[in-house]
Formats: sequence, C-alpha cells, structure tokens
Amino acid sequence: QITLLHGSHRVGKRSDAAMEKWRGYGLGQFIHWGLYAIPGGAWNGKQYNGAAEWIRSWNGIPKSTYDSLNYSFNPTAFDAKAWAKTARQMGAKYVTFTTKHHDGFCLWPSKYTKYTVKNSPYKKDIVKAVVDAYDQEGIDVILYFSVMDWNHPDWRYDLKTKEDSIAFERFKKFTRNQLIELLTNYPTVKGLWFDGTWDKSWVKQAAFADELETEMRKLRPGLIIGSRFRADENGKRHFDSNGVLMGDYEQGWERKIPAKIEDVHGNDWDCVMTVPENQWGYNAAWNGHIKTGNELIEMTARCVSMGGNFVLNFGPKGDGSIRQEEIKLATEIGDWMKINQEAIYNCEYAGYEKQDWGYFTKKSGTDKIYMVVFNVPVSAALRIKTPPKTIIKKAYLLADTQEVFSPEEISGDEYFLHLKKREQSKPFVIVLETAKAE
Ligand SMILES: C[C@@H]1N[C@@H](C#Cc2ccccc2)[C@H](O)[C@@H]1O
Repeated sequence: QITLLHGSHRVGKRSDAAMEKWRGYGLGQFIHWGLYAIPGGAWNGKQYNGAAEWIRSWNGIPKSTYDSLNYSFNPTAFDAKAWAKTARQMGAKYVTFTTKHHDGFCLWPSKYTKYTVKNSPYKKDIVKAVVDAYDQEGIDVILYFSVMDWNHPDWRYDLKTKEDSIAFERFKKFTRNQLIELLTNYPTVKGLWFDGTWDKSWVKQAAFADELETEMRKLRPGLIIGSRFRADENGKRHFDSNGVLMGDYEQGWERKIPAKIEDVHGNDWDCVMTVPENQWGYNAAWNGHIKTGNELIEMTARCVSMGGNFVLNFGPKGDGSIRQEEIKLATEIGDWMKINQEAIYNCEYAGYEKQDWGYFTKKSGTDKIYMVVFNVPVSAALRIKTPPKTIIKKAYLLADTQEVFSPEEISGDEYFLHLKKREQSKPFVIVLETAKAE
C-alpha cells in the first residue's frame, strides 16, 4: 500500500442516491457539437482522415482559418427540444454534451474567454438550451469538458521552462473558473465528463486537480466525475498507484466494451461509442463500417449485462440538425427499448454464466433475471447455468407474457429453455422469476 495524498479518496462504489440513479441509466446519448461540425471532416474538397472533431490538428486547414470559424457559426436548424425528443424516443436516460472540445470554442457565453458562442452570429447560450430541453424531457445532463484547450494561449502540452509554468498557472486558474462557472450557470447538471487530460502538463497537476475536484463536489453535492479527470501524484490515471479507481466510475471504455465481467473489477463504468469506427463530431463522409441498430442494441445489452451503461454518440451538423442516419438508429433502438426496456433500466450483472445466445441482466434489488437473446441456436434450446441454490419459478417472454416456458433440468443448476421455431429478426427477452433455495 503506497501512501498517497492525491490518489483515490474512496474504495468501492458510491452508494448515494445520485450514483444509484446513474448506475441504473442503462442507455445514454453523447452529443459532440461545435465548430468542427462546420467543415464536417473535409476542407477545400480534401477529406481529413482522422476524427472530424480533430480537424484543427490536420495541416489541411490552417489553424487561423479554423479558429475563425466562430464568425461563421450560425446553426439556424439548431433545436434543442428536437434533440431531446430524439433522445427520449431512443430511450436515453442521460446525455453527455460537449460544452468545450479540444478546440477551445465554448458553447456557453463564458466570462473567461472571448472564444465563445456569444462572439458568433448565433450569440445565444447553447448549453442552457440543451440543459433546459433535456431537463424538460426528464433526461439527466452531464457536461463534457476538455481540459486541453488548443485555442488558449496559456495551454501547454508539457512544462519544460519557467515560462511554461507561469503560463500554465494562468491556464489552471482559467480552467477552474470555467468549471465553477458551468456548475453555477447550470445547477441541474448531474456530472462532468472530462477529456483532454492525458498530457503531461495536466498529469503533473495532481494536487491542484484533487483540490479542484473537492471544490466542485462541495459546490455541487452528488456531482458525478469519472476516472479521467485527474492523475495521482505519481502520474497514475484512471487507477491510482494502489490500483484504486479514481473518481466515481471507470471512464476508460471509449469505443470499446469489456470482454468479460472480470475486466470491470467491480467498478461502475460506462462505454461511450461512435456509430462509425471513430467519428465523434459531424463528418459528412461516413466511411468504413457503420454500426447497425441491432449491433447497437447488442452493445447496450452487453454493457448492462456487465454492470455498465452504454452511451451512443450523435454528431449534429453545422446547421444544428441531426443527420438522418442517426435519427433512424435512434428510432430503431427506441422501438426495441419500448418493448424490452425492463431488461435494461435499473439492471445489473446477474452472476449467471455467460452463454452464446446472448446476455443475462438482473433487475437491481430483485431476483428477476432477463435473458436478452440475440443468437438462437439451431437446437432452439437456450442453455441456462444458474448460480447455486437458485430456483426458476417462472419463465416467459417479456413481449408476450402468455408465452411461457418450462425449463428442462439437465443437471443441478443447468437447464434448457426450448423455444418454438420462430422467425427472429430482432433480439427478444425472456424473463426468469427466480428465488433462492432454502
Ligand atoms: C470522447 C472522445 N475523446 C476524444 C479523443 C481522443 C483521443 C486523443 C488521442 C488519442 C486517441 C483518442 C474524441 O475527440 C472524443 O471527444
């Protein structure tokens, strides 16, 4: 055990109501929106091959040209209420929204920089519009904030000279001021999703970041902050030098899902996922594999089956509208959730042996088990291996509770559920009402 001043300040999961609610969200929406949506992944007819929200880092668009895009930012089709309705239709219980990405452009009228929506043709406070619209729909809001700020003159990647350190002290004050401003302006937000915290300049700020996290939690009791915000005094990120999770949940699952339950180490976590392989901001040319509704439904079930949440990214266009492909996916996922949401919301790892046909989830605080079935075997028999001393009292289709199953016991704790031959085009859910054997 290494003595740490700025490591994790808690071992084990948070047990307060705010975190309990977060744990039960199941499905969320990420929205990446900002100046990068204007070029949409290309400039002067040339395609940028990286993630569209990183286009400023490409030499295909002069930095000054990119930085001046705030003078062209006038999203006439922006309608936060429409965004929130789409999220509601999808079944998202929370949204993570980019207040400021790495380019430094603020979608709220920050007092601490001129590089904000206030100094754009649009002028109005976009963060407020989004927070109000999602609150209205009953969808909790988490604010994304990039510490790395390519626009700010005092940003440094590392601190090599005295001048670097003097400049970065100014940058640290600026960052703190903006975060307190966000929490003060938008008091209903439930958390902050930090990004751009990997560079040495910030990693060296263990004491400052620890103090800032404490200040933010004091200002906003119950605030949810993930493992990506700060490093410990040895530069350890996500997990401190004793291997204890930093922050309230593991925030490392970006475009990847744990392979097995052991990989989550009993922590809370969420997976943030793009529809294309790696595009967060709007890219007009979606190339490569574009995930289908069924793939995204399976990712949702897979995350919930291992105690996590699945957060699907949307990248609105420069005019503020959401692209049709994303609307279609939201509708497809939402149609499935309308029938099967009971197996996703407020569910957790069931403790059943993983089977090839799909995923087990368990309703938190109950013995109700859900089998989210994606791959019916040719035998049409679904194998179940229960934890010891478990009785299956009833088994039935969630979508039609009249369709009841009689589990065939194969051996102690092992059963087959025999399905009728069915045309299966969508995943379906079977409910197991269980009890502990005396
Ligand atoms: C949530 C996602 N994190 C950001 C990133 C990144 C990144 C940076 C360096 C190397 C690999 C990935 C993406 O731009 C998006 O905001």
